[in-house]
Amino acid sequence: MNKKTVRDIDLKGKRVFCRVDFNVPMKDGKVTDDTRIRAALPTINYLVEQGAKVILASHLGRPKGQVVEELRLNAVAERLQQHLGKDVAKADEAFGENVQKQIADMNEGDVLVLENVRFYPGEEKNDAELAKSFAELADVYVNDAFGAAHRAHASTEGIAHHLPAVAGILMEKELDVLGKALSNPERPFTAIIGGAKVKDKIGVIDHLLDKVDNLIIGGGLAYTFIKARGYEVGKSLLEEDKIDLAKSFMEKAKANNVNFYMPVDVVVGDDFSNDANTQIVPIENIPSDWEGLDAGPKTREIYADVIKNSKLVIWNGPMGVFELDTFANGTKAVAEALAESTDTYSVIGGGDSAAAAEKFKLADKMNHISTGGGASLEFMEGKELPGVVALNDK
Ligand SMILES: Nc1ncnc2c1ncn2[C@@H]1O[C@H](COP(=O)(O)OP(=O)(O)OP(=O)(O)O)[C@@H](O)[C@H]1O
Ligand SMILES: O=C(O)[C@H](O)COP(=O)(O)O
Repeated sequence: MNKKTVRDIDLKGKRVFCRVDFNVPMKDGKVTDDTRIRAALPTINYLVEQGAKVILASHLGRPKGQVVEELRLNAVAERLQQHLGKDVAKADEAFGENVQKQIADMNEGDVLVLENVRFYPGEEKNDAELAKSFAELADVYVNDAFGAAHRAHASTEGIAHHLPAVAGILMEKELDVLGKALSNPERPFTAIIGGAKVKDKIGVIDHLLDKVDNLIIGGGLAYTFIKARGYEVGKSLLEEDKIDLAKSFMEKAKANNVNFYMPVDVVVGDDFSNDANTQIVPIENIPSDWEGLDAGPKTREIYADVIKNSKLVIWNGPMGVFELDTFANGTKAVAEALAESTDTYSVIGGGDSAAAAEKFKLADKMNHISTGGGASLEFMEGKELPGVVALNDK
């Protein structure tokens, strides 16, 4: 990585504004998945060990520039305190006089969590005044929020122009793993792209077709490809306006010598529920009033084989409606093949695929699970992430 990191800068006694991505799932005021909090611990512990005064900033949810009580960061700060095993203070605002006072009282190694930065309308507008107000709290800026690095916001981008700005340890790791995969991959290199819609994956499919040896398509978006092959898809998800694009992707795969895999059979249901009646059908015979909701057994076998013969696999998006057990087998087969294949370096591109790996209790068998959903997708599209660009070069 060509950006400076926390290891390249003196932190002793410094006030460090550290942007983290604590945008975690919550229910009834409790954190239901603390993966992102745990992922930030190496940086936070490092800052503490170096004797910094650690000021943590994050967004939570999308409060749209207003105070939303349920989106305060108190529960997050409590969970962080449990993991750190030391006191974590919490501010009720994210800048200003009161916060300044709290920071003035901090000792080296103390940790303070600021309030949700998206309570202020200037955050998402990357307002220069707000960025300055954040910068006034600190001597150094650390960005460890890979998950929010695709956003050019005041706390992810604007602030970096006012302070020495370096990457955190999680940020560095994410960029190293994903960057190496795209620039210097071990081969055979396979991308598995699933999820709901072609529309969300156009950029990533297009970019990866220039990089990979194998492209596997699954999930809801596969039906637009099946239609593009000339088959009917019944009530399955279909994006009529993306059929030509799907055709062009298949042509690009051929032109680039990329082995292109799409389902050969699917599991169809008569209802979007666990109690649905199901049938396994070849893609040539999807019945008109049924909906394709998972990959079929032949498809699973083919996909597992490709995975096991790959040295590197990037996976983004489930192969079916994995939230419903009845339609989870395709996604499970992919996760299992990745887990079993110790010779394959597995990179999970965040979001639903990460949730699926957790659901099947295979997350610890994956080599790298990105903490970024949108951010990892944009990175894999070949886009520059504003939160990274703004950091100081080495
Ligand atoms: N055949 C299908 N029919 C309908 N929905 C499907 C099908 N296959 C997968 N899905 C749904 O697609 C959703 C995931 O799609 P999405 O595009 O959001 O994936 P993702 O890229 O992993 O998400 P994220 O944006 O969180 O990274 C899941 O909720 C899943 O149930
Ligand atoms: O959950 C995420 O992907 C990041 O925290 C970014 O959140 P956002 O999509 O609300 O900007």
